[in-house]
Amino acid sequence: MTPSSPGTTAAGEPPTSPAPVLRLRGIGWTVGGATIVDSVSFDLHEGEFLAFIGPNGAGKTSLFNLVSGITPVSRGSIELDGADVTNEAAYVRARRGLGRTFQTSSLWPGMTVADHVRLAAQAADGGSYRIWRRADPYPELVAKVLARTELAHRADTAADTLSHGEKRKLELAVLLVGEPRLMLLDEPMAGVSAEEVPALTELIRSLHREEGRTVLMVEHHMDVLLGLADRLAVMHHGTLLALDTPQVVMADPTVQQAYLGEEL
Ligand SMILES: Nc1ncnc2c1ncn2[C@@H]1O[C@H](COP(=O)(O)OP(=O)(O)OP(=O)(O)O)[C@@H](O)[C@H]1O
Repeated sequence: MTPSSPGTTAAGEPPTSPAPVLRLRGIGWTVGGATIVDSVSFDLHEGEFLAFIGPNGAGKTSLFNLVSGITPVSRGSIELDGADVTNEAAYVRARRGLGRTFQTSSLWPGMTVADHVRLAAQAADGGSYRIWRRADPYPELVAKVLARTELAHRADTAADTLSHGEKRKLELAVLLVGEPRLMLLDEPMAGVSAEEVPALTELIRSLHREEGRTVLMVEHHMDVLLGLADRLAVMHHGTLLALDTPQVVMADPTVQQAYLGEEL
C-alpha cells in the first residue's frame, strides 16, 4: 500500500473540507410587504463563534427565527452539515443538533429548576410531558446539566424566584439537555445584572471553547462579545452590513455610520 502524500487522500485526491455546520445562501423574509431579512449569506464552521450585532429592529431575531425554522424563509437556502433544511420544521433542525434560546425568558414560573431540565430530557427522549411522575427517570442527566450550569444548589427552587442570571443559566441548561452542536443564543445577557454578567459569559465561553460547541449569538454588549466572538456580523435594515473579525468590523466606517455615533 502506498502512503498518500501530504495534502492528498489515499486515493490521491485533494482532501475535501467538511461542510460548514451552517450555510446560509441569500435568505430573505418578507412579511406584509415589508422585507425584514434580505439576502443574508454566510458559512459557519465547526467550533466557530459568530456574534450578531446591529441597531434595534435590524432583523437579528428574525434571522434567528429563519435559521431555527420558527419562520419559513421567503427566499434562499439553509444547510446544516451539508444537508438542505430550508423546508424542514424546527423540530427536525433541533434533531440535527440546532438548539436555541430566546430573547425573552421562556420558563414556566412555578416549576422548579430540576423539573425544567427533566421535562426537557423527556421531550428530547421523545416522551410525553409527565411532570407529576414520581420516579425521576433522568437523575444523572439532570444532575450533570445542573452542575454544568452551576444550578445544582437551586434544583428545587421555582423558576420565577431565580435571579435573571440564574434564569438565563436555566435556559442554557434546558438547551444543553439536547446536546446541541450549534447553539443560537438570542441576547443571553438581557435583563441580567452587571454582577451576574461575568459568570454567565464564562459559562458561554466554556460551552464554546471547552466543549467545542458552535455558537451564533445576538448581543448588544460589545464588552461581552470581544472576549468571546471569533467573528462579528453586523445587521442593518435586514442586510448583513459587515462580517469579519471584531477588530476589522469595529474599525469599519460603514458600521460606525449604521450606529449613528453610538459607541460600539
Ligand atoms: N411577524 C412580524 N410581522 C411584521 N413585522 C415584524 C414581525 N416580526 C418582526 N417584525 C419587524 O421586523 C423588524 C426586525 O425585528 P427583529 O426583532 O428581528 O429585530 P432585532 O434586530 O432582533 O431587534 P432588537 O435588537 O430590538 O431585538 C422590526 O421592525 C420588527 O417590528
